[in-house]
Amino acid sequence: MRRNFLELDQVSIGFGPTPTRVDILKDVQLSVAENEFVAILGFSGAGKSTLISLLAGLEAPTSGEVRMAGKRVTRPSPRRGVMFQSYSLLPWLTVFGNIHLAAQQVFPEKSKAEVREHVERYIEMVHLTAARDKRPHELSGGMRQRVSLARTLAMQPEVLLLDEPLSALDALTRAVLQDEILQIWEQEKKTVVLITNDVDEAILMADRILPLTMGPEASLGEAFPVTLERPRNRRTLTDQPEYQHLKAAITAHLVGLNQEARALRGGSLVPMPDIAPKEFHAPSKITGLKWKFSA
Ligand SMILES: Nc1ncnc2c1ncn2[C@@H]1O[C@H](COP(=O)(O)OP(=O)(O)OP(=O)(O)O)[C@@H](O)[C@H]1O
Repeated sequence: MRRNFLELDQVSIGFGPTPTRVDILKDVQLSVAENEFVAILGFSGAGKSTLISLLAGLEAPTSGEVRMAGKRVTRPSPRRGVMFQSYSLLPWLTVFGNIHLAAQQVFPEKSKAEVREHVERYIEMVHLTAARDKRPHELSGGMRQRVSLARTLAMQPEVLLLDEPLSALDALTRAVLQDEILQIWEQEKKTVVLITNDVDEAILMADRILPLTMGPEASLGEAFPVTLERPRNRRTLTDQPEYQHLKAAITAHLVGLNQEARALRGGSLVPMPDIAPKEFHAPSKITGLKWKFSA
């Protein structure tokens, strides 16, 4: 197991022209081990998707370096599979077609029969064999997300970057997909970075939880290791004292981050001048659809 498999080294990123640019992420330090499952928890707008885009090579840092297996990441690669909240499937292609298109591009050396077999294997893995020939509009949200997962997995990436892939799903479908992702992670031994805003999801799935501080200039805070035995049973997990302590500690930490950010914002508030509005004359008459004002 390589300890520094995926790394962010003093990474900052900001958008817009230099004079007005504000760093969304500042001096972010992250080191993910090979086969590790890391969850990043953060508030909306903190910069979670930006962080995933940096790891994927879709965005370049303003300063610092992104590395995978010691090599600088400068562009996207099929070695890092990304799955976003929106499934972005091609609507004119079937389940098979969507996954096939991705697999074909990554494995041009495979024969037609080999690619087909490869695609069928991933369709089966996400339990979509019965829906193989359906188009995205004929599928439920959970099924579409499964296609998206199968498409990402079919490219056989070493790293899975999951940007809140389950947050738009109902609780039941979400639970089923969480279990499927965990099963696949155990079977295929991938390195996973999961972005989530759900503390329970993070504890259920991750080896380590890293909260992202509130933006701008967000960075990764204190890590919370999750040593709960695997496979974790969602029904009995909440009864375990370790789960309860962890959840309380993470929640308190997040509340603290929120209060800190509010206090910082409060300090920079501009005092409003003490002025009263001018006397306002309400319209006296209405003619047709037009207001008629008295002089
Ligand atoms: N390409 C871009 N150009 C300008 N600003 C951007 C760009 N990408 C992100 N931002 C800004 O960076 C900040 C963080 O965005 P990001 O999407 O990473 O947050 P997030 O934590 O994923 O939010 P959410 O949970 O709501 O999806 C936001 O203020 C956003 O407007």
